[in-house]
Amino acid sequence: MATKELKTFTREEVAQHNKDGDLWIVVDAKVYDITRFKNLHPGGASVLLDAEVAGQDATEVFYGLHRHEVLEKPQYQRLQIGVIADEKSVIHGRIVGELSKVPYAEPTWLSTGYHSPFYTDNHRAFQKAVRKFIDEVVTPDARAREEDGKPPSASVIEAMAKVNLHAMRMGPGKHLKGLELMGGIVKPEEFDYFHEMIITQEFARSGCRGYGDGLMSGSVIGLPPVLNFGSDEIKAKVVPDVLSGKKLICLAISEAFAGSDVSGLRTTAVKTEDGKHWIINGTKKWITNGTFAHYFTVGCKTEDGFTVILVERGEGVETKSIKTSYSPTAGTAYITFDNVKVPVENTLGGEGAGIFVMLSNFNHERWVMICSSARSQRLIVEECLKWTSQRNAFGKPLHSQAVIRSKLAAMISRAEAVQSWLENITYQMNNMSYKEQAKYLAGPIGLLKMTSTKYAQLTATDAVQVFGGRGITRSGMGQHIEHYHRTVPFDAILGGAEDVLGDLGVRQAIRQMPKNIKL
Ligand code: HEM
Repeated sequence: MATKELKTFTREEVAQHNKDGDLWIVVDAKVYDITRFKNLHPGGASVLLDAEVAGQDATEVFYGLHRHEVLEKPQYQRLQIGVIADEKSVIHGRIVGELSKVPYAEPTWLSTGYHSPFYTDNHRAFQKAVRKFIDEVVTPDARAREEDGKPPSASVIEAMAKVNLHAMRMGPGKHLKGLELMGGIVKPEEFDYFHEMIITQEFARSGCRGYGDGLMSGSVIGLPPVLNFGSDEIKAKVVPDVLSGKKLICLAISEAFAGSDVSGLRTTAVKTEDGKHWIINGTKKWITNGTFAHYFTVGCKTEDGFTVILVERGEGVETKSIKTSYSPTAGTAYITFDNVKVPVENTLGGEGAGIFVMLSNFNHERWVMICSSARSQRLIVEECLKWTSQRNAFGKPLHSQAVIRSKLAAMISRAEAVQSWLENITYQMNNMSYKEQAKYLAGPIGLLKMTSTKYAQLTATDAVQVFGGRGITRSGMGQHIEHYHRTVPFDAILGGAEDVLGDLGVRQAIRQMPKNIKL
């Protein structure tokens, strides 16, 4: 409201404006003239002419029906004509870059009064910078693109490249050498898995699931095989362009015919007679970022078994959008490869070594998914705590009902349990070699991913019950709940179905059972 001079009124003055042609209300010590807006009000005019609303303080009834951000929209901000004398507005929504003061809305390491053995001052400074960046640059675009279904804006991808966020999302490693990370807050050699977790969790806090995937998550899973198994020439060609956001890559493994069962895949790669090229034929399905990717890391059936090959978009490659339960902004694709000719130098990890190439990134990929799942469910806890405090039912705040508190207890406990286990595993990752991680962490990561996504779905269901009809409504108070409930199954199938991951954890434990210990 900086441009408009605000007048000061008494409550008695406001009360005079209580009729059809002259209608004011007070919300949080701010005076709104809604005379003309009344007829445009999405909730109708009659509710505004109610004797308890017209000319009155409507703060409580307003917050029982609207999110705070309604009043922050320019078209509604304009309705404010003044403030109540000697009173101050106290209510605010999310403040850009700030930590939330709602209990359990932040992990304990970011909550006032708590301590953590895992995070340093550098992690804290880094988190602050990442949150500010995401609140200012990413979230507004995320909300808009989630609605219109277009890919994330080029300006966001460029802004991320400037602070090297694309590179950091690949995790710690040699690819960070010489880069200025987040304006120099963290040195490349000091960047660890907690820094990476911070990035993933801050992105998840935007609450836009499809956009989150659209924002180059294909690269997070599609680039590591190139980074780790590509020839120097391939790396020089592909990696800088992807890390600078100029080109996009995606991982193309699953098919309509088979997903986890790699032996059932039907896309074939056959060598030309001179042995210089692969000819690839087949289809891929549910490929995140596929509709706009420039490169595809493709799992193929070859003479020697399963081989991963880098394919550049070109002749014979067609992608089309698949309508899923989340926004097309993710670029989820059905891909057809028809006689696509690719140089054999594009083979990643050698012929027949595809399984090893894929397995090599599974732990990291699943761990990223857990980071995101843990943070997304915490956002739902925050939404539910706010809603049950500001919504009255039976004359009292919703949280006065024991059944509601019981649901909150379960949601909070799940979010806290998952984050604590995740931090433990992350600490192990920071202190283990790649080989040790593969040996000790595949099982626990599988078990935690299963737990996190099971919990997430329970929390989504509970949240819908707490929000009632609003939990299934795309706009208004329950918009994040509706979105979460609709999109949460994605988390449960990415990186392996829940039961497969749980089973992996148990099989690994059984393999390590000592033979000489009995009951
Ligand atoms: C400056 C004041 C107000 C503005 C700008 C405003 C704006 C809106 C908007 C944008 C919606 C659509 C839903 C949403 O996005 O949340 C809405 C819905 C609604 N509003 Fe208001 N409103 C105002 C005041 C009030 C007041 C004082 C009442 C009191 C009864 C009220 C009652 C409703 C109702 C009943 C709905 C429908 C809610 C639903 O479908 O869940 N509004 N309002």
